[in-house]
Amino acid sequence: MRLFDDTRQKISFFGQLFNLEKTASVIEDGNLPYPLPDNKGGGGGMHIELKNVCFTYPGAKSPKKALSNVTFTIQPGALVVIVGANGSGKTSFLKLLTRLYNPDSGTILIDGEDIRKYSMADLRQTMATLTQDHRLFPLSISENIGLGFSDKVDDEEMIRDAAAKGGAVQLIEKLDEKMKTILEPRSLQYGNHVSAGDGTLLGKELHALRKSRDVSGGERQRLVASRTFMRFNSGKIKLVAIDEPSSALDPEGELELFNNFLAAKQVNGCTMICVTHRFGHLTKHADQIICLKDGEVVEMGNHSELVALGGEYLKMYHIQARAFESDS
Ligand SMILES: Nc1ncnc2c1ncn2[C@@H]1O[C@H](COP(=O)(O)OP(=O)(O)OP(=O)(O)O)[C@@H](O)[C@H]1O
Repeated sequence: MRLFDDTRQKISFFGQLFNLEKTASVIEDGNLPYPLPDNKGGGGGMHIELKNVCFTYPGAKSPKKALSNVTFTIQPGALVVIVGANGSGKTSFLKLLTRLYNPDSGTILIDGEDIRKYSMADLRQTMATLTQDHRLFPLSISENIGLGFSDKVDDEEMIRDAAAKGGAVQLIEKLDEKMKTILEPRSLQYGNHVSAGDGTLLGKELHALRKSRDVSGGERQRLVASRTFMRFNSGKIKLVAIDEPSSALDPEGELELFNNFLAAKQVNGCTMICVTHRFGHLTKHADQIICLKDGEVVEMGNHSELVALGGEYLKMYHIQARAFESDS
């Protein structure tokens, strides 16, 4: 038995798996198309409004809310940086926005409509996300990047451009088979999906996997970032959401990555939300900084406004700016 007859089938299989990771089964889908035909309030970017949003994880051991009465508005095309200590609710906000969960109470409006009304597939097609989940598949490097926009998985030039923006060119050049290098499945979360039912690896898959390669944590981040850049080619992206993507990158690599995202945002006009602990270089560009503490918004404004407040943000800014300097 062959699991995959051709590359196209393989891409389709892993493409579905790639999208599956974003799907939580308990979330009810909506049927409103997104973007709305009149794109009201949207422009090139997504308009996001949270009104008194409260959220606790299903089955959470602590009664403490992950988000508590969170209210703010993000304008289309804005660059927003979310800051806050560990456990303050930054990632939880992104999980609600990508519809992995529903709020317990309160409302999230996207371009003026309740997020729950929209078709999830439509909504997610307009989002490019880069999270701490650096998932790769036992495919070639080229295919792993191409999955970001699977219609163009054969477009070498587009993939090379995405790899450049994700900072992956050097690591690819190091490999004998460059873009065609098959990634090592044993260390990949979905490696078992290329096994046949009897547990053996067959035919072409086996041959390819014998020649496969693993990559380091930082290299993995660069490849996943390249896949996110590939998504921009769909022309549908209205929101890019980045959640602490650069923990294994050196400061130079991190700065380059953010600059490339900023450049893509500028061309595309999308809204950009960044969650990061190392935000010194980002906040000067930010239209809005949202400072969370224990699930609540404690401060909001641009960098100079929050510095002038002399509160929570300023305290964190000094701490992490020092850490960032000592890294470099
Ligand atoms: N899957 C989960 N189940 C139960 N509780 C969770 C889960 N994920 C997060 N929490 C809790 O929700 C709260 C907010 O967590 P969240 O991950 O949003 O914080 P964060 O600001 O992103 O933190 P970090 O900076 O450490 O990534 C924390 O109290 C956390 O312990």
